[in-house]
Amino acid sequence: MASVLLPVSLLLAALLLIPELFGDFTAYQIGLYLIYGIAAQGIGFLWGKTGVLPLGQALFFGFAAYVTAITLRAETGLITELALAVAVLVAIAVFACALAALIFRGRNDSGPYFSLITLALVMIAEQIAGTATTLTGGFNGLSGFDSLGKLDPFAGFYYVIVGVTVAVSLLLFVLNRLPVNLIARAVADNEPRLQLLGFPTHIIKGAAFAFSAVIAALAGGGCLPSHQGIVTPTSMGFGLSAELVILTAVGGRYHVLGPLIGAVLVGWASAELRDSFPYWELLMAVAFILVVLKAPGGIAELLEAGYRRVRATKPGAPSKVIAAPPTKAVDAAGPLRFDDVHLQIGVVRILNGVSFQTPATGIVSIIGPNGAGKTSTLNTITGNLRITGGRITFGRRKIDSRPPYKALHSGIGRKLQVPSVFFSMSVSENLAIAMMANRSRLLDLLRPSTYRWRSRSLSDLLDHPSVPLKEELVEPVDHLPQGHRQFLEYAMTIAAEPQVLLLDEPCAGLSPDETALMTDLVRHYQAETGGLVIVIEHDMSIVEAISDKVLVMHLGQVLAFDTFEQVRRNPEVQAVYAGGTK
Ligand SMILES: Nc1ncnc2c1ncn2[C@@H]1O[C@H](COP(=O)(O)OP(=O)(O)OP(=O)(O)O)[C@@H](O)[C@H]1O
Repeated sequence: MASVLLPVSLLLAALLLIPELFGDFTAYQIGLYLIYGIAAQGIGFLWGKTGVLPLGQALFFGFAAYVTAITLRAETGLITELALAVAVLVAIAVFACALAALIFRGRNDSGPYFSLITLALVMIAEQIAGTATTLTGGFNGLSGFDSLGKLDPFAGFYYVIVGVTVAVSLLLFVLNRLPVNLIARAVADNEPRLQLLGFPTHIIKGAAFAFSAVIAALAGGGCLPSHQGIVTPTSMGFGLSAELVILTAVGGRYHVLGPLIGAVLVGWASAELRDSFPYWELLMAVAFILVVLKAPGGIAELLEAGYRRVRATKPGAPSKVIAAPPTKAVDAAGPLRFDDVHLQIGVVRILNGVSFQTPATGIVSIIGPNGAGKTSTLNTITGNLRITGGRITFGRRKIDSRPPYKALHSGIGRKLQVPSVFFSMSVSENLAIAMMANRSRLLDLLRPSTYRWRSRSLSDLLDHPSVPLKEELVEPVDHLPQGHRQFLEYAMTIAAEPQVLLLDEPCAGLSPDETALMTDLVRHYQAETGGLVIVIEHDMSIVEAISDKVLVMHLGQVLAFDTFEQVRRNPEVQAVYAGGTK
C-alpha cells in the first residue's frame, strides 16, 4: 500500500504548497495545466497499457464542459447538477465502450482505424460546437455563469482541481496493483495470445477507452468551465486532442504521474516562451520529436530510471499461492469433426475439402510437408481463420464461425508454433494471466488475491524436477531461452485445463532431453484429463511414440487418417511424404 500512498501524498503536498509558495496566480495557471493533465492521464491509461491511441479525446472533455456550462447558466441547483453529471458520465462511458468494441470486433491491431475514427469524430464535434450557436454560443463560446459552488477560480477552485487530480491519480495507482492492470497490459503485449486465453479483447479495449473518456469528461466537465468561466469550440477540437496526446507522450504514458508532469512542464514552458521567443512552437515540436525518438517512455520513465540507479530494487519473492477456483463449465464436448472444409484467402486456396472426425479422447498427430495446411487447420478450429465452406463441429456445437476468444469457452486450448507469451512481463505474471483464463469473473480482476491463484495441475507441472520455470518466476520472459519459453507457453495453455489441447510443433527448438520431457508432459496431460490432444509434429519418432491416430495432410487435403502403422504403409503417403525425421 505504501507504493500507492507515498506518491499520492507527495503529489498532494506539492500541489497544496503551490499557492503558499508561488501565489494565487501561479496556482491558477497550474490549475489549468492540471485540468489538461488529468485528461492526459486518461490517455496514458489507454495508450500506455492497451496500446490504443485516441486522437479525439477532447470530444468527451469538451462535451462535458459544454453540458456543465449550460447547467451552470441555468442555475438548476446542486442536486440537478450532480444528477446530470452522473448521467453524462454514464452516457459517455456507454458510448465510448460501444464505439471501441464495435471498431475492434474481429481485429487484432491496436487500431489505426480507431485513431482515425476518433479524429474524425472530434473534428465533426468541433464543427458542430462552432455552428450550433443557440446551444453553444458558437465560436464566441458559452460564458456568463458562476463556477461550481461559486468558488473563486483564483483561489478556492484550485483546491477542487487538486482534489480531482489526487483522486484520479489515486484511482490509477490502485488500478495498477490489480489484476485488471495485467490484463490491460497483455492487450498491448500479445493480443492474439490473450484471445486464445479466452479474453474478449475488443471489450477490454472498449472498457479501457470508456474509462479514459470518463476521466477526460471529469476534467472537462468538472473543472474547465468553473476555472475558465468560458467554454469555446477549441475545448472540443482536434487541436486540444493532439495537445493532450503530446502532453501524455512527453510526460510518459506508462506512469500514472507522467501525463501530469508533461502537462505542467509543457504548459509552463509555453507560458514562459510564448511572449519572449517567436519560434517557441517550433521548439516545443522539436522537444516532442526528441522525446518520442529518444525516450519513448517520456520524462517519467527517465526519472524512474534515474531513481532506480540510485536505489536499485530487487524483484520481490513470489507471494504465497492460494487455490484457484475451478474452471468454468465449457459449452461443448465430444469429437472434433471437419465436413468438407474449404479455406481460401484471396486467390490462395489453403484447405480444399478437408473432412475427418477425431476420437473424443486420445492423441492425434497432424503431419505433412511444409505448406500442407496443418497450422491453417488449427487456425480454423480456434477461429483465427474463417472457413469459406463446409462445417466444423465440436460435439454437437458448430464452432467454425466463433471468434478466437470463444475457443477456450468451448474447452479448446492452443499453443502456437512460435512461442506466444507476454514478452514484457515476468514468468509469474504470464502464469497469473493464464490462471485467470476461463476461471475469473469480473470482480476477480479487481482483487489482488487473484494474482496468487494456482491450480493443482499447474503446481504439479512447476514442481516437476525437470521443468525449468519454478526458478525463473521473477525473470522477465524476454530473458528466457527459447526452450523455456516453449515450456512456459505450454504451462499457460494447460492452466485453463482445456478438454482439447492443440499443440503446434511443441518440441521445436528443444534439446533431445527437453523434447523427451515435453512429450512426457503431453502424454501425462492427456491421460490425466482423458481429453483430446492434437499435435502438429515433424519428428516421426515423436509421432510414432505419442499418437493414437495420425492425420496426414497434403496440398490442403487429407491424405490419410489412421494409426501410425497404417499411415506408414499407405502408398499415397509414401509417395508424397517420405517420413523422414527431424
Ligand atoms: N493468412 C494467410 N494468408 C495467405 N496464405 C496463407 C495464410 N496462412 C497460410 N497461408 C498459406 O497456406 C498454406 C498452408 O500454410 P500452413 O501454415 O497451414 O502450412 P503448414 O502445413 O502448417 O506448414 P509448415 O509445416 O511449414 O508450418 C501455405 O502456402 C501458406 O503460405
